Amino acid sequence: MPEYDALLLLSFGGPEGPDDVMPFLRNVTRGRGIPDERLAEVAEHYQHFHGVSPINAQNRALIDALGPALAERGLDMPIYWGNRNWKPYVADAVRQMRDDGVHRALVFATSATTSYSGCRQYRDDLDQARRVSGEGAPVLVKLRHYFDHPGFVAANAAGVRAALETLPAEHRATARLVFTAHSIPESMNDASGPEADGLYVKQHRETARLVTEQLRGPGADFDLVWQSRSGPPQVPWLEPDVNDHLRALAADGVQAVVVAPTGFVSDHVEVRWDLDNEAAETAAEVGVHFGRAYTAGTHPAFVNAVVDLVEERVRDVEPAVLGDLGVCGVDCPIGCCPAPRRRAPA
Ligand SMILES: CC1=C(CCC(=O)O)c2cc3nc(cc4[nH]c(cc5[nH]c(cc1n2)c(C)c5CCC(=O)O)c(CCC(=O)O)c4C)C(CCC(=O)O)=C3C
Ligand SMILES: [Fe+2]
Repeated sequence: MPEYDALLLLSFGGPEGPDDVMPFLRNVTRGRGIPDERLAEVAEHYQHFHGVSPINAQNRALIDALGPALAERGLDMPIYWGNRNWKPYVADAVRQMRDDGVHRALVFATSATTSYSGCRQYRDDLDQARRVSGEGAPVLVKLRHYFDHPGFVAANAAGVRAALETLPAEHRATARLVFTAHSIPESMNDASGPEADGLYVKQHRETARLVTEQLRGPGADFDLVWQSRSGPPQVPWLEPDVNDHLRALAADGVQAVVVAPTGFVSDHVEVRWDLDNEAAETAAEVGVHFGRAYTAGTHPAFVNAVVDLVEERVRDVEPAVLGDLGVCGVDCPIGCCPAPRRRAPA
């Protein structure tokens, strides 16, 4: 087994103050053809948090929890942190690792499933960071996806259980379980996975099924819907949107829902704004009781899951997976989960 001398937490990044918001959004959307109106709308979401995305505090908390959890299993190693879209940038982290004499590092990315955004783009970020760091940059080995890791599933199941408790008692056993993940262009989903067969949707459905099974037994009903769509309206993205779905459920007579954003790893802006405000408001409008499940965050089962992922690579340990889809993200073929076609720069 090769030795690893550090762990890099690789994440999306988010602004840390009002002046960071627009430059951050420009970083995220460079060359993507996201309409200006959409950017202005999203900037406004961030201003509700005084321009500070909760994602950075979430990542710091995860790092703080991971240190002792790794040490407890004899896997202590320094933990670095780098983001795609905001400081601390991954390139700066990798340069620091090189300067500190790190030779081989494992990389934990805050994306449970595969897709261009959740896998290939992170791999490209790592390659680019190594390139700009130059001579002596560490070898970087990305850990697999964890949508089907028992600890990720358990942490999300705990979140749904807690959300059910917030509903009036008579609705807890029957509340509809509605799982959400980030909408992506249909073409990006179609191209996702080693077989380019829509693995993004399949993995999210699998997490939702596994969480539902833990709460209500095998075969129990659940819905999987999408949120936080961007991009020009003429490009098809995954549907239905969570808000449309809540309206449809109300029309069908559903009285209570738990919305569980199992497509995200922590309670960041897309969860706290798009669900706790927008979706909650939609539910109120149509008279449906609404509970929102917390994400995996720093739940001990999830922290331990990350340690398991590290252990899989450091020691010869069989990967822990639930369900039918198996391990994803260890031997990604070159060209797996390709970038969408870019618009020509204006
Ligand atoms: C699959 C996926 C994940 C989950 C997996 C992963 O984590 O990767 C994710 C996470 C996140 N997305 C985030 C924020 C944004 N995503 C945007 C835009 C986009 N997301 C996309 C996909 C995903 N996004 C796509 C296809 C676009 C279109 C442009 C493009 O092709 O890139 C935009 C631009 C404006 C807009 O919303 O239109 C913003 C601001 C934040 C940070 C929240 C915070 O700050 O707290 C997080 C964790
Ligand atoms: Fe996003």
